[in-house]
Amino acid sequence: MVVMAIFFFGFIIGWFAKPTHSETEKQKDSSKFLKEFLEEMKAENIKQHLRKFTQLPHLAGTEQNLKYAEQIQREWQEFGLDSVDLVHYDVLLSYPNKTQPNYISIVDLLGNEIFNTSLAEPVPEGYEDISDIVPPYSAFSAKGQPEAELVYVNYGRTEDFFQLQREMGINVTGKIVIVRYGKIFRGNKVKNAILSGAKGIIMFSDPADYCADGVQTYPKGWNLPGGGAQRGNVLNLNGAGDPLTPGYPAKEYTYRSKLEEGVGLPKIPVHPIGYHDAIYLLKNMGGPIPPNNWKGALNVSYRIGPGFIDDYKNFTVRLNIHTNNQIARIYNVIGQIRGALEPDRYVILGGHRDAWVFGGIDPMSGAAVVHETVRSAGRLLNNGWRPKRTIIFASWDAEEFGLQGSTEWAEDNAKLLQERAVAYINADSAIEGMYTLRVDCTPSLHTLVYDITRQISSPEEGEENISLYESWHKRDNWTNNRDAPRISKLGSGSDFEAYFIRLGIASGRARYTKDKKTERYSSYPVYHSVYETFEIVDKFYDPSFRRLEAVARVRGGLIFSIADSLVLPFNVNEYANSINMYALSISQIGERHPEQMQKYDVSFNSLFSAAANFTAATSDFHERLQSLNTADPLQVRIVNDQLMHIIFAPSSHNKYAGESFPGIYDALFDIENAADPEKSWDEVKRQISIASFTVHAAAMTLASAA
Ligand SMILES: O=C(O)CC[C@H](NC(=O)C(O)(CC(=O)O)CC(=O)O)C(=O)O
Ligand SMILES: [Zn+2]
Ligand SMILES: [Zn+2]
Repeated sequence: MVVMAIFFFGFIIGWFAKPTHSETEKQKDSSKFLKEFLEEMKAENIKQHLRKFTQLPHLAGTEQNLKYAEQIQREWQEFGLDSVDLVHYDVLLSYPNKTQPNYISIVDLLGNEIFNTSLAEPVPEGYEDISDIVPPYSAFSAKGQPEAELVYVNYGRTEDFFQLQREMGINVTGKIVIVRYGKIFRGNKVKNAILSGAKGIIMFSDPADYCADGVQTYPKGWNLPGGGAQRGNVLNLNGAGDPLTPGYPAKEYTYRSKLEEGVGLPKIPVHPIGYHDAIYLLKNMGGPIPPNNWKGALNVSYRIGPGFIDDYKNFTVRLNIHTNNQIARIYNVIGQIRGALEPDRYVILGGHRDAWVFGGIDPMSGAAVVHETVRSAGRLLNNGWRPKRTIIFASWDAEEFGLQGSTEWAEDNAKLLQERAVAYINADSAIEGMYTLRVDCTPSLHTLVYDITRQISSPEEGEENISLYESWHKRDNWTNNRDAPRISKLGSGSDFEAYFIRLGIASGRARYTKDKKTERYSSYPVYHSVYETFEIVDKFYDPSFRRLEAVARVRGGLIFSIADSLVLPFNVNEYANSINMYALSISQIGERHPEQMQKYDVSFNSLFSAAANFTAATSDFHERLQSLNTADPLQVRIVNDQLMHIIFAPSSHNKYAGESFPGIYDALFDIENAADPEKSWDEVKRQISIASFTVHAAAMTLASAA
């Protein structure tokens, strides 16, 4: 026993007395390894990964998507990860009825079908013999065959319905509305239609939003062909994940509500069509001529209705929707590299695998980037590197059906993630345009994003000797805020939602994008259509695959830096700047109503003083950071734990957009038309106090621990 004890204590003393490899030495190693990590990622490999995983349709819940999950698991194991597991959940999905296809009809007085919309998109060349291409449909649409007159409501945004009802005096109760895709998440359009009393909604892709000027339609160019249509779910989940098990993981034993009581399911039938079909529905409509900004690029008058005119005046429109909601098994692939120093601190890189059809852009351009990142990390592990913190790689399932795989895993691991996850980087589509980089992230990551992009060379022709940072700065300068490349707020609409909004984990996303001067929420022309193929990336979006290589280096560089840094590379002063900016801008919305604020005694002072308190706390924290004894692991741990936690939410009018102080914003929204002004302004006061407390609480976490 004595020998053992001596040995044991000898070991312990030995361990602490061991000449600590000086911090600067370690730092040098880390940046050497970072360089190796980034350089190991190759455009040619990303091209091969993309080709490999986009040959077959792989919709969530299908056999092929499980096959790809197993293949990714095998290859990540071969790359050298410490562990790779398949984690399954049984969630509510939604598929068209194969024997009763969905379509829309123009019917005459006797119900005869005068015109029917198409049942499928023309298949792109080279894919003629592929079976099981799911036809365009709105996932989770209600079943039904409502028949009514059409009313056109532009993009179906809140402001469009306001304009229709308040300025044009048109009521859509009992009508079928037809809106164009674009600007906002389609689920919000459907919610607005339901709230306005419509009994069906049709969404179409207008060339004004889905065909860039001077570009040909696929396969000659990257524009959406007239027979193409945009698939997509039309849920309003508010973060619930699986509609039947909100807040809890959808395991075999989990209690499920009845199918029809699921969270966020639309109560009316919904269907998407392309512009070749839309012309037939729009060209015979009567009613007022719309304002100019409601007009798309089709050769029709975009009259608002209700109903048709001339020889069509006795005709109506009928939706024929037979889509079934059903429970199906989905599979996440979860890979890990165990941290050498703090294995209980997680950095997550997560992107989905499920696609509407081939997923050439969404999501496989992102999945191919993840694949190359894992391969490069595996190479480094082989060369003796190991990150200080644990890195988790996730291939999510059923993102297209409402962020289900990522949300269920977040619910399943909520306790662990709340305490251990330090950052989440999203890895959905890695490209949506050929212009420059797009980064949306929490303010504390701004500085790190700029540092990383300075170490990556620009992927653009003729820019070989300038950095991605400089190329990005030149093309998208954040003029009104600072002289640096623009970084936007995170919204939602992809798999970071549960991690950022529900668990409050510092999050970010990066991809190559189009020129910001154009609309940012109408995504890219062939989005969610069968034309999202390997070829559209190879021929048009990134022929050299250097853009995807650059995005891989941005996403990989963020993961590496956060996982391998001694002190977490988060800049809390950036956070303070943003909080002050957001407080000012939300107060300016309130100040538009000075007399009401006077009358109901509304003030933003508590929010401003909370923001000032937070600013003091962050600069004080930053001071202490400068004199931190980095050789003392406990001091480092205390500081890192303080850096881990933050506060945001998706806009209530557009899931894709991020809103700062959403509670106050929603309380102030349209307050000039409030039915009960006193009650509405009271809610504004309540929301201001909630926001003020939240900011004070954030300041307290940064106060010195002792
Ligand atoms: O259900 C949701 O919240 C969004 C699911 C699904 N999301 C997407 O298609 C996207 O994430 C939307 C987006 O974030 O741009 C595509 C992408 O990231 O490349 C959708 O919008 O239909
Ligand atoms: Zn996606
Ligand atoms: Zn998508």
